[in-house]
Amino acid sequence: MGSGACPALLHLVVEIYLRLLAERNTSSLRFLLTLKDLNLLTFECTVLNVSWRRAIPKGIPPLNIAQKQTNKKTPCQRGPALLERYAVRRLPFARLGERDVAFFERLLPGRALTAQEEVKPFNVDWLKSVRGCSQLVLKPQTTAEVSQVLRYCYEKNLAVNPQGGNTGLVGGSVPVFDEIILSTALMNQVISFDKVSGILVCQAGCVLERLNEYVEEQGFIMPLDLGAKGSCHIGGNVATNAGGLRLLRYGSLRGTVLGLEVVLADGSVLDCLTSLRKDNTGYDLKQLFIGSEGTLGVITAVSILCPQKPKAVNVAFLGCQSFAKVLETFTTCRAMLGEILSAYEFMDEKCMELVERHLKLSSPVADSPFYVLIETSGSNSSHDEEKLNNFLEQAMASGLVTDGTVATDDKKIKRLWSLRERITEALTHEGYVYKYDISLPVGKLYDLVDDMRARLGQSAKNVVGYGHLGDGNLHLNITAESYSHSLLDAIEPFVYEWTARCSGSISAEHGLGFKKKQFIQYSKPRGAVVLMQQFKAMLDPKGILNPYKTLPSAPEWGLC
Ligand SMILES: O=C(O)CC[C@@H](O)C(=O)O
Ligand SMILES: [Zn+2]
Repeated sequence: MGSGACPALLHLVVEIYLRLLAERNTSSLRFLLTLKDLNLLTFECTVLNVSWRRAIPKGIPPLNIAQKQTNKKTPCQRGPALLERYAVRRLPFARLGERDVAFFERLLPGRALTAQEEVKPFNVDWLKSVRGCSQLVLKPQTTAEVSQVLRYCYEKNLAVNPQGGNTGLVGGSVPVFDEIILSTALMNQVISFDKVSGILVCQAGCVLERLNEYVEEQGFIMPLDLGAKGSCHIGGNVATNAGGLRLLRYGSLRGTVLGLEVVLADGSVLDCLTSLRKDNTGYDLKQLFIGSEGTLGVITAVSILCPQKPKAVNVAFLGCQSFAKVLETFTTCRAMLGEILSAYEFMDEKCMELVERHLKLSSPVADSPFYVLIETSGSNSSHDEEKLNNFLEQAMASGLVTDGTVATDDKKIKRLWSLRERITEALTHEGYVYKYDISLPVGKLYDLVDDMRARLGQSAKNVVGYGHLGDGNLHLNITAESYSHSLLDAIEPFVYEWTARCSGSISAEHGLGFKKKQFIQYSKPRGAVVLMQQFKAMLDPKGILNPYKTLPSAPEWGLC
């Protein structure tokens, strides 16, 4: 053992011992197991049910000591830090037993995964920032199978983590403890497509990009598009009410989803899978499930309205000298492009620097403090090009824009879009990323980035701002070499207080998941949260569906 490792190991031993003592739940067997394999730390500690915040004495480093010792970045080092931060305890669900596994193996032959290597990727989120310790992944193919799984889990009080493409950014799609993972990966069939109305009905596990290709062949497109389209599932998109890059033009899923089929916690099937544009018969129940992040039911099928594939698409990529100019360019382009405007995205110079450095993409325009991506979608290319050119002439002449390029062919359009779409990916190369997805009055969008940058100074590596300016949605991302409590303390609750002062939303499109649920009060009044708790209690009385997510768990929130 190298000389540097001894104090680190000692700290680890002391820390775990103190935690176990604090819990009065000492098990020497578990203790030894934990020490044997540092990578299993998350698993062991979460199973032990430790209330970390209470147990960690000041001055003793948290579990990222494992990182220091192995000098290797593993996802598990971040799990305990989050559990500590949110003081989450395992709820008294049943633990998975051999009989349960045998039941699921009979129900889903070859589709009940228990081998550690097979289960592992389902336990970790895409960002590798949270990790659960589920021992079972179920892959049903039909609604009837989902229903049987949930009926059994409900009866046996087994917690369930519904999972789509696992591309979420708030820790909502992976288990926190040992919840059974219910994956929609094999529910990937198109049920019907009506070429006259453009209404698509499909199973929840269809991958967004595959669906887009499917409807494109028939002259339509999906009403939403996002960077994760190659992996995300439509059911997951609906469950999180994903926004994405086309929202400015086609609106949110709350408008384009026409019907849903949902399996409730007790296994009963709620068939609201209608394909009607208009239906005012009673309450619109599907809205409850859109954006509920799998906490109220498991979405098994979706009916969705697809717009016509535009005949002409253009993309302009422009450089602006200030954020004020980005805003003025937006006002001008809205006025001049009107109905053909389909996206207005922005990014700052730091984002460009990172996509250039890490992804080897090159900027098509001269260095600028801000960049804007404008997309037009219409039915007449010469009409659209004329409008776009008039707008660009005016924007250049009035100094709103200092440099720019326009693309009309598919290949170049994709290249320009990837500069914006792949920022998330570029940021992951920088170390640990603190992510904030904020809705604000559009004029104030970048003030938060400036204020945060000034506040954090040298303690952060990068503070960047980009996002869906046309929707008033900022993605504020902060990076550091590794996760640190003190940096998080400098960011939160400052970022939420700042947002609340402007009557913004602390989650514009990513949901609350595990990481943001404790902050819901910054965007919703107490009465609204209590009503949400009541809906949850009514639809899922045992709380087995995606526990520890979306709704705050502290007792002061009443029902929980
Ligand atoms: O990584 C993020 O913070 C944003 C991801 C996504 O919503 C985007 O718009 O690119
Ligand atoms: Zn986004």
